[in-house]
Amino acid sequence: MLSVQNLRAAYGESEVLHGISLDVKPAEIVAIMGRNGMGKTTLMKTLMGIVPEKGGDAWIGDTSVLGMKPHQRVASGIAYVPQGRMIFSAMTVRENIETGLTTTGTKTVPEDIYELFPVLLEMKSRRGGNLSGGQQQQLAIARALASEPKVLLLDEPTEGIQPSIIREMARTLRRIRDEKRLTIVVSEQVLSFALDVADRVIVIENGTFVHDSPRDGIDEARVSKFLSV
Ligand SMILES: Nc1ncnc2c1ncn2[C@@H]1O[C@H](COP(=O)(O)OP(=O)(O)OP(=O)(O)O)[C@@H](O)[C@H]1O
Repeated sequence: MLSVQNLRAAYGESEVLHGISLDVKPAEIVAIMGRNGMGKTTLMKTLMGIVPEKGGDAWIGDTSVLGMKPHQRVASGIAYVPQGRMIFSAMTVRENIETGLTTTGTKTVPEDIYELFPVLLEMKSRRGGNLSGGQQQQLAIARALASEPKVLLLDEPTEGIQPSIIREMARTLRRIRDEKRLTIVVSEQVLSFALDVADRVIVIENGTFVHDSPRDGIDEARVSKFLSV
């Protein structure tokens, strides 16, 4: 469903992604793990067209998104929950979710989004800025789902979130995958969350994938070592 071939990206003269290749199947969840500054956010931003690709290609199903603007990529079926959530603080919960509807042509928030996140239904009329960190993360995911994506990218969704809420988030993401057959790529530094949520774990170091393992049978010690060095 998501196919990335030899993707490269740079900030000015400094290349940060050195030829990333990745295939993620429909309804598969992949966690991309790596320490700060290894290139996780740059990979997501490049897939969304926020950072221009310097080489390579990326496909959503049969569509190459190469050279597309971010909104065209969203229309092609890829959605993004950025690091730090980036919800609109002054807008209500409902209005925040509605900003995700622009590519679908519908005006009202689909019921199933509130079924996944009942707390957002309760808080529909509250301002986004008044929600807790965990609730804001749910809101950011709900907004991304409103564009009816085939592929969902989440950049460090556990950052600044309490452990009990992190476990619930893993359950919710797996439920979304099961119900919507969504392909999910999540960048992470927390190994326990990655092991809870993902079918496959990949480690990125200095803009290159250095380890790729199915969740079952993963060498946890080896992955931890990559994250702690
Ligand atoms: N706007 C930018 N301009 C120049 N260099 C940047 C920019 N954004 C990131 N970088 C550099 O690119 C490299 C990869 O950064 P990136 O943010 O993708 O890492 P990350 O793995 O997501 O880290 P974090 O966990 O801190 O978000 C780092 O060396 C970083 O300093």
